[in-house]
Amino acid sequence: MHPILNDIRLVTFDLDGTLVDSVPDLALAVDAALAELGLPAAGEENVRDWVGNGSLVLMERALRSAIKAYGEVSPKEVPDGALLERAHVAFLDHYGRDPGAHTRLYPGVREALDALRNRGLILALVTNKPYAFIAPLLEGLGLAEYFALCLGGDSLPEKKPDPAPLRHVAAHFDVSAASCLMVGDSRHDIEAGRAAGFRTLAVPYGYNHGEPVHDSAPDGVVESLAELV
Ligand SMILES: O=C(O)COP(=O)(O)O
Ligand SMILES: [Mg+2]
Repeated sequence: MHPILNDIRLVTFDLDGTLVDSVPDLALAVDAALAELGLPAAGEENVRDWVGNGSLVLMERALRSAIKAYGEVSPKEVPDGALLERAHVAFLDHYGRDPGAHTRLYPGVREALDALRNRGLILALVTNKPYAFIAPLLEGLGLAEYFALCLGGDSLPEKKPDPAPLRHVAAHFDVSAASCLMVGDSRHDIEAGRAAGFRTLAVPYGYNHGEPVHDSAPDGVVESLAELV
């Protein structure tokens, strides 16, 4: 086992960019929503840098970029609220049709979850993705049975980088923060973990707004979750 697991009783995982590469499906839904509004497609490469703050912020970033491509507003300008609402509803509709169609597990994920579970650790999932999409995705990938608790970006009033979802998980299982580990791909995961008093572990292959996740100073970095076990 990786030394970061010493004295750890509960491991909380991020979902997008950590366990699964979900950008192909997210990008299809973003582009379908933009098309409904008569706006140009964003494409996977852009969407990869926009994931991590939940679906509303994802669509806000997509709208900003699409409108900028038309040269109508400055990129800093927040899109009109009604337009954002329409874009978000369209995104949720398209994404919800089959959120796992092109979404794949990263290498080492299943081995790591198996080994951690066999070791008796409590496993939880904290994503900023809307809660409604978690079960269909996990079930499609055969992962649902691993997690004793899942929280989405809309499960509590606060989402990562706020530590509240992680504190909620630790309190739910009555485990001290010092015995908890947060595993994620973005600075939001590392900041939330640190603020909650968890140990933090980063994977460098996910989505972090185009920045190296090392810059967030996690307690450890692994190239693949297989290194954990
Ligand atoms: O912003 C999202 O929807 C994805 O979030 P996650 O990386 O917290 O799973
Ligand atoms: Mg992530």
